[in-house]
Amino acid sequence: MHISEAEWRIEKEWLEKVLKEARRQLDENRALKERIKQDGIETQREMWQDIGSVAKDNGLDQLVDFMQLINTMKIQKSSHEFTKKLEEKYEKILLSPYFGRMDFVEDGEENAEKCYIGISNLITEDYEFLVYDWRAPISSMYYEREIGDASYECPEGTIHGKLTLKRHYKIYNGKIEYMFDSSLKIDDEILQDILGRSTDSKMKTIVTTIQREQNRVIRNEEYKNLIVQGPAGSGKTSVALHRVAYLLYKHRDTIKPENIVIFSPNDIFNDYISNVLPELGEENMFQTTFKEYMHTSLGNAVTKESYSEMMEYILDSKNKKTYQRRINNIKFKSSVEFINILKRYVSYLEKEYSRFTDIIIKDKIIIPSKDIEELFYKDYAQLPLKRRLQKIKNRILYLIEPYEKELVEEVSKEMNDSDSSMNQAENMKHSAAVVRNKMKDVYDAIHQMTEFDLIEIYKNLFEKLELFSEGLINHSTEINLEEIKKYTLENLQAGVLYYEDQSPLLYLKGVLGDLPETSNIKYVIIDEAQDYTPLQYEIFYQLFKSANMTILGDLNQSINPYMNVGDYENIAHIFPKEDTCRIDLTKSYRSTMEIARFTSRLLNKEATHEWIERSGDKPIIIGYSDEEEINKRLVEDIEKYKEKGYKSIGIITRTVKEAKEVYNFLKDKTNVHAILKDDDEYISGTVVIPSYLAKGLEFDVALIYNAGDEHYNCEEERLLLYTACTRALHVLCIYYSGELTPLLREAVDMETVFLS
Ligand SMILES: Nc1ncnc2c1ncn2[C@@H]1O[C@H](COP(=O)(O)OP(=O)(O)OP(=O)(O)O)[C@@H](O)[C@H]1O
Repeated sequence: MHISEAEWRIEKEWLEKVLKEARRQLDENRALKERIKQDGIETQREMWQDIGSVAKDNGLDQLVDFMQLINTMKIQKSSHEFTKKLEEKYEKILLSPYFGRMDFVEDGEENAEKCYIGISNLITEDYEFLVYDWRAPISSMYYEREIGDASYECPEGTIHGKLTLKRHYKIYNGKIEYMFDSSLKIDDEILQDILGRSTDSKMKTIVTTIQREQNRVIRNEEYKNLIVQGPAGSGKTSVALHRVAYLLYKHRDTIKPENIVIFSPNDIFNDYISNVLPELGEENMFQTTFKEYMHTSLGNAVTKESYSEMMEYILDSKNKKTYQRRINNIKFKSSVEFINILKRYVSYLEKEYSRFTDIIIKDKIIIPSKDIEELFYKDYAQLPLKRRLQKIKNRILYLIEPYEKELVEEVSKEMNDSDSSMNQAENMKHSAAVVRNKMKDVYDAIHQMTEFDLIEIYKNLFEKLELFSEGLINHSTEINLEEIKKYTLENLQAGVLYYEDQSPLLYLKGVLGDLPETSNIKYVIIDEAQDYTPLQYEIFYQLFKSANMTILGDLNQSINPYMNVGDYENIAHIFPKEDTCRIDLTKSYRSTMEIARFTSRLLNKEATHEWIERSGDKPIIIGYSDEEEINKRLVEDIEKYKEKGYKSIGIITRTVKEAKEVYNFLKDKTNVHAILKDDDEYISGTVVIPSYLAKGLEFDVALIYNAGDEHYNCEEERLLLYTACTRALHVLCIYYSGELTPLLREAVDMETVFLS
């Protein structure tokens, strides 16, 4: 809708007013910051003076003065931090104070209130809201409502009224670049503008163009758990991070960044998303990966296979003799049946734990085994195994203490009688050592009874696997229990801990009560949720029972064919219906229409989602006789796309091995980096990266390296290829040698440029 000159003038005047107020507050804040700094220097000076006069005789008084000074310094430090943060906020406001406006006439009022919406609130001393934070209750209408009747929820209840105007702005460096009105949703024009740009940086905020369905996820607090399913590029990660910002704003008195944890697929991704919250004026929540948590919790006693090592094995060892054995093992350990086996085993351990022996000192039974059993099965029965054993140990130590003391006295007396040259202290020390030695068998017995070795416990499960799997495994399936048992025991014996064995171990550690408390965590965000197994969800639940969970994933992007959630139904028992809301995002924003249509055909099933109407080049598929030809073409294409102005180019290979080869070829010919490990940092520009590490990331140009039938040669890898192709924003180019993988045949049509 056209905006008149008069209206432009009014808008410019308003912007001036807002900027003037922001400048005033910034100056005021700077002055305050300076004052706090000076006060801090003064406190430090006072402290040094006092230290100069430290004297023994001043006693407690001087200590009290010191403590007071230290407290004052602490307060000054945090006030200084606070003013620094405010300064950053005002500086941001001065560049772009708001991006939207809506005029709202509340029922019963005559005039509309002009509500300007920006990254943060700007409120005058007279309590006039010049700008509303995008997370304020009233701002929800900006994302949710159209012109006409509208309402929003706030602590006082539901406020009804009418929206009479919705306006969008682009303000850059304190100047309005453009503005326009739209009566409906946030206009596709702005989205087109934002999405059409080239990107060379980490993930950005989407606050100016959050869509209605996304807003519903961001602000949803009705349910304890949210499961969000959305296609590639539908904004799941963006939504997750904006939700964190929303929660930090809404519950700022009770929720701090350290009360929220996000589980990301790897450290590259963690790095990639790390700018979003700071751009929104918030500190980052605790970012981790399941692998990191698992590896820290399991300790360093055994060598653990990493996730990438397992992926490389799955993708690159098909010709090995042991391949099928290993795959069966992975499948079995990721199955729902195996969870039930583990559960049976845990209840067996709790009921049948029979290691208790009498505690005997000097041929006398001090604590009979039946008393210890009673502690275990009755007194401490409600506690998890590890805690029970710890309590029993403490109890035994307490009960044997008098006997030990008596023994020490006896020995001490004997020594006194035989050697009078020793002084009392030496005598006691020596006697204690003698008794400790005499009691070695007792301590060994206590240790035997009360310590458990997790690996031994896990081995024990496989030694008696038939016992716990009875009736749970459908024997007509391909699972050969005897084979699994043999394979697992062989590997554990050899000190090999495969990735698929680590989650079961962690699960056992957790249920047996040997994991630290995480009760300070109030919200858990699980991104790329499709790639966790049902057992890993059991572990999440164990760890964060009382926390609110937001689980975001895309079942079509399960990069590991054997280790994934399968279906959200598989975790329905963990997240019961009454506590859980499932939301489906239906629109994809990342790729051009041509790429989105191509990738949805690659899925080989009817597309259930839409994509943004943004047009670009057709996807290109180019065939060569061998990889050397592909490499040469890659060099040319990288230069070509760089010249066209694309800033991020991802050369996506199937495996790390392939990525290394391609990188070695390219590195002397063009400016290129490689991301090869899951704990690498995110690098922008031109990068070579294996498919499974590229998940979650995006590139202006995605160049898929060798989709020949010898590479992507089985149906199980369809979703991996899909995930790789969906990384493209503007250009998708697929190279292959020999024959094209059959997985792509359905995807090729008139809209694809096919060169062979
Ligand atoms: N409302 C929006 N406005 C502007 N850009 C958006 C919006 N929603 C998503 N995007 C953009 O779409 C791209 C994909 O977003 P994001 O990575 O969050 O999606 P995703 O669903 O997590 O993707 P994937 O599952 O493929 O990893 C990003 O560039 C993001 O900025």
